[in-house]
Amino acid sequence: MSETITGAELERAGAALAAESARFAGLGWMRGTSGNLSVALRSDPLRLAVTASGRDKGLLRAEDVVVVDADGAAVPDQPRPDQRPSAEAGLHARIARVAGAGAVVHVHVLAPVLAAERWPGGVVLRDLEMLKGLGRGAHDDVVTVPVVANSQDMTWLGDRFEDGFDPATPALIVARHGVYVWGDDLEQARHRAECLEWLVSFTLAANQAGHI
Ligand SMILES: CSCCC(=O)C(=O)COP(=O)(O)O
Ligand SMILES: [Zn+2]
Repeated sequence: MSETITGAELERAGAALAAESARFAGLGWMRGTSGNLSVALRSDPLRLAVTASGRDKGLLRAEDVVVVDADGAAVPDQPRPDQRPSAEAGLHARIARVAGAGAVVHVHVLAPVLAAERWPGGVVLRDLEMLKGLGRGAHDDVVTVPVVANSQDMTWLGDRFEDGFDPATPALIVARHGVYVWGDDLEQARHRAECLEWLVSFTLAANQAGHI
């Protein structure tokens, strides 16, 4: 595939990011201007299409997208040079690089952030059918979703992500902030995010009720 990213290709990626963002916003997982999404356009050198910073993610248009490099920095000659990439593009790029993800979604959904308060060393999920939605066994796997402290420094956050990275667990909770979930493409990343939210909500509620 050519190294050059065409305008049409970027518009397609932007339209897909806008559609997914609207869907997450409809779930209440991108309140205010929170959350950001990315999709890989090239692997070598890495290029991601990432949502523009500071926008209402429920109202994105196909052009509200920025191409970033392996460090999450905007590459030259953007169609919309007035737009900044997501402030968290650096972590998207690190996840894409380390996990080989084709798409990364970051949402400010409550349950994982609450769970990180309860279990700051990692949120353990076990014996639940929905684990299959993360590509894991329903009964045989004990899945620990890593928790890292929040930071505005994406390099530091990326280092903490790499420290706890398990290729079999496609999610990372950032305490007092939100969750990152990834997959081969946007649809898989969304399915995983939805399953993770269910799993964590169940685990928190069951723990509060004294069942686990
Ligand atoms: C009120 S949201 C604060 C920033 C944030 O955490 C986020 O997810 C959105 O940042 P972006 O730069 O992608 O708009
Ligand atoms: Zn965020």
